[in-house]
Amino acid sequence: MEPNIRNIAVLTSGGDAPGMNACIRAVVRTGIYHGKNMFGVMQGYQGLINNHIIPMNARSVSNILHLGGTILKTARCLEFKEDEGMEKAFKNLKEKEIDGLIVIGGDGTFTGAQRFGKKYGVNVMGIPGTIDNDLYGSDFTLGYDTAVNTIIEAIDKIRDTADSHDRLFFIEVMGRDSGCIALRTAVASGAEAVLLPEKETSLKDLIIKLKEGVNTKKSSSIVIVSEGNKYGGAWDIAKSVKRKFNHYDTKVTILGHLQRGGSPSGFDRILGSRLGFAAVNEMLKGATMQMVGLRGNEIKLTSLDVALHMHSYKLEDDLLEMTKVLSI
Ligand SMILES: Nc1ncnc2c1ncn2[C@@H]1O[C@H](COP(=O)(O)OP(=O)(O)O)[C@@H](O)[C@H]1O
Ligand SMILES: O=P(O)(O)OC[C@H]1O[C@](O)(COP(=O)(O)O)[C@@H](O)[C@@H]1O
Ligand SMILES: [Mg+2]
Repeated sequence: MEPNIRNIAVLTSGGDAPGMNACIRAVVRTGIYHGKNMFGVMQGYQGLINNHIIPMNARSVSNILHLGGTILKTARCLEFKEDEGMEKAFKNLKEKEIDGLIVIGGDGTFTGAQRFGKKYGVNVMGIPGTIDNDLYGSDFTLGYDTAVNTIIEAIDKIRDTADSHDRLFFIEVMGRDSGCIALRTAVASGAEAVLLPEKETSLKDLIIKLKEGVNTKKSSSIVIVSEGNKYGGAWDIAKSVKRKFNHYDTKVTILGHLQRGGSPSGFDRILGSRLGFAAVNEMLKGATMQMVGLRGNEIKLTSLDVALHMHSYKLEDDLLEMTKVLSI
């Protein structure tokens, strides 16, 4: 039986990701199309606790499709992890008679949504929004494609100067404990090596690879280091390599938060629109505690629980193999 949902709130939480605005727009307009009252929660779970919940209409989301960041703002809210914080959040939702909550965010956001939904029986739907691509059940998370493109553009620029000076660059990219960003950007920028949190690459192997480059007359080398790499960040790796292998002038670049900003790619605008549209439609059909995701160009549902606990299988094996072969 379809639930009688009348009032739906949407929030963005955790790290912002390009495409979140396209998604907010889709959620709000799809809800309004179905005759629902729509609300935006400011600053993720912090806004639920602080009762910063605003009514939204079709015009509240005009001209945002192309904007990076999130008009609803976002936060890392520790208070929501505590029972008292959740209780406050529930009271505020209840007072406004909000019976559906759509959260756009990553693994942390989904963990919170799952606990909240279970505890208070609120209908909850998750939309995967994080540049990290660390959720199972969606081939791509919102913002990942834009971030990968932004990083490739930055590395291309570094390659120009690396090549001109015959230098070795260690470039650190984001991804917390997920190497998806590092792997894709390594393939697309022709990096000589990539260090991932999920796979062990010994320093010895890395040095052998770089030596081969010198022997075969490579003028520059680029090593992508994922921030979650077990041997440390780009600075640590650079230091250890330099100690044992001093054939290159070595430099380090930490790309940092520029990776998260910028106008969403066409892919992320479409993905955000599709996921937002689907989340509302599925919620109105009775789905709850589910994530909407893209699998093989189809929108599919995955329970929040499964989405959270299986992401380590996402690295594409062929890409891994390719980074080694195509950089000889
Ligand atoms: N165990 C938890 N219980 C309740 N809320 C949580 C939990 N883990 C994370 N959250 C909430 O989700 C927010 C976003 O999580 P975070 O890990 O920062 O980003 P992301 O959702 O992008 O992975 C946190 O700031 C917190 O409010
Ligand atoms: O902006 P902050 O709070 O320093 O967080 C940095 C982290 O956020 C991210 O950019 C995105 O991660 P989340 O989606 O989990 O928020 C990670 O890649 C990075 O480790
Ligand atoms: Mg996360």
